[in-house]
Amino acid sequence: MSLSMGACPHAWQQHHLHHRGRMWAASPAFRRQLFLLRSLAPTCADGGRASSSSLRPHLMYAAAGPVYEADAEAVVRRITPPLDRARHKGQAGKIAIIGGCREYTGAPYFAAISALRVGADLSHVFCTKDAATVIKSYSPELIVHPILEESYSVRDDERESVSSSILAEVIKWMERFDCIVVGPGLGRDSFLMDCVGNIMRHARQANIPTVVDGDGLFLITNNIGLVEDNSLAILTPNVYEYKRLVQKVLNCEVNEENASEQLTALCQKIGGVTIMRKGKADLISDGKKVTQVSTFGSPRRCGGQGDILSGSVAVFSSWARHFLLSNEQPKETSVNPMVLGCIAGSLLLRKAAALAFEKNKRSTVTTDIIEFLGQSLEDICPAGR
Ligand SMILES: NC(=O)C1=CN([C@@H]2O[C@H](COP(=O)(O)OP(=O)(O)OC[C@H]3O[C@@H](n4cnc5c(N)ncnc54)[C@H](O)[C@@H]3O)[C@@H](O)[C@H]2O)[C@@H](O)CC1
Ligand SMILES: Nc1ncnc2c1ncn2[C@@H]1O[C@H](COP(=O)(O)OP(=O)(O)OP(=O)(O)O)[C@@H](O)[C@H]1O
Ligand SMILES: [Mg+2]
Repeated sequence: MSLSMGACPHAWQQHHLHHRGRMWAASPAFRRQLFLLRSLAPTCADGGRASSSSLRPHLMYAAAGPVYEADAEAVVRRITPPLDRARHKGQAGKIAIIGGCREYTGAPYFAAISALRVGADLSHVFCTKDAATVIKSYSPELIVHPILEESYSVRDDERESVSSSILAEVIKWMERFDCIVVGPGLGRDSFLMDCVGNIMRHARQANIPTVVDGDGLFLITNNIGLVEDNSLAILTPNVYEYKRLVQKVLNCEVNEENASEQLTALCQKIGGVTIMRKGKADLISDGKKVTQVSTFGSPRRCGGQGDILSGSVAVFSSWARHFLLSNEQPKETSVNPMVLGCIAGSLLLRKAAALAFEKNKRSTVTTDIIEFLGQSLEDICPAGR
């Protein structure tokens, strides 16, 4: 795919985009996209309340490429499992966060508790020993494993054995998880990074979907092989994390004028991964198409909202995977559950942030937003349906 970033004169660019837009609208890929979004329209799940016009994809030519505004509410309704009395603990999702160190205890907590508040049954945190007691004291709901170590607590001659025992401890649990989130509050200690790299390799071998956020993105930006060609990996970079990824992988600067093309190119260059570029609108791509969620959330940019998002995306992508496995889709639609998970997580966070801001205005903090995750989901997808 050509990157052609900023190289073309303005008039040519306009013509080129218009022409390419028409070609795209007439293409089989576009028709597949329409079919896909229609096939995701709610049926019995919402009692048919959503109007058919609200389910039409809105094709836009923003950022020099076709970007679809996702019908995120329809996606949430479709993939959220009903609260079935026959289900047992664990069936609505088991999530693990790999993160939490001396400096950061909030981030892994926000991600883990958000996973529970969205509807997962069990939420684990694998963190350093220093962080564990603190995280446990925030909430008895979380299962906290104090197993990670930073360089300062490991002698050079112990490194290999400590690293193996950390991996062995995580492996005991790994197969149980529907998704892991690597990075919230992980820190950037070199020994810790090596151990977490091993955990990611194991998760990949075991086919466990992996959301990579925060310091996990720092790790993979310097070791892109950890996610290369992994279709079960979701990267959720913020503005700085995205900049570092683009510089490292595409060897150029972020170009807002070609945002969707650049995002597509980044996905393709890494191969197979889904990327959600966070910002005013969240841009989501798996290298095939670019979808956005731009529902207004809140003007408050307090730290921790990305952590809520990573925990929520972990749950929704697990639900989407399950939904697609149990409802066979026509082959041509090839819906990517990782993309659906990003769309749903983005919408839910934004709705919860809007409600929290309405109540708390300038004093809105991350815990206020977490309080509204339940209501936001309930507004879209009532528990009693
Ligand atoms: N309460 C907590 O424990 C929280 C911990 N967090 C964790 O904190 C760690 C670091 O995440 P950050 O998002 O802060 O990551 P960074 O360390 O990349 O960024 C820190 C801050 O530095 C500034 N910055 C970074 N690069 C810049 C650039 N090129 N130009 C201008 N300013 C720049 C930005 O204000 C940015 O928010 C992660 O592990 C993350 O999960 C955050 O999730 C926030 C909440
Ligand atoms: N300018 C903006 N306007 C509206 N929403 C935004 C804006 N910037 C970010 N968001 C939303 O806030 C959420 C978190 O994104 P953000 O960029 O704050 O992540 P982050 O820096 O990783 O957060 P954290 O502090 O948890 O690490 C995303 O859903 C994103 O869409
Ligand atoms: Mg972050």
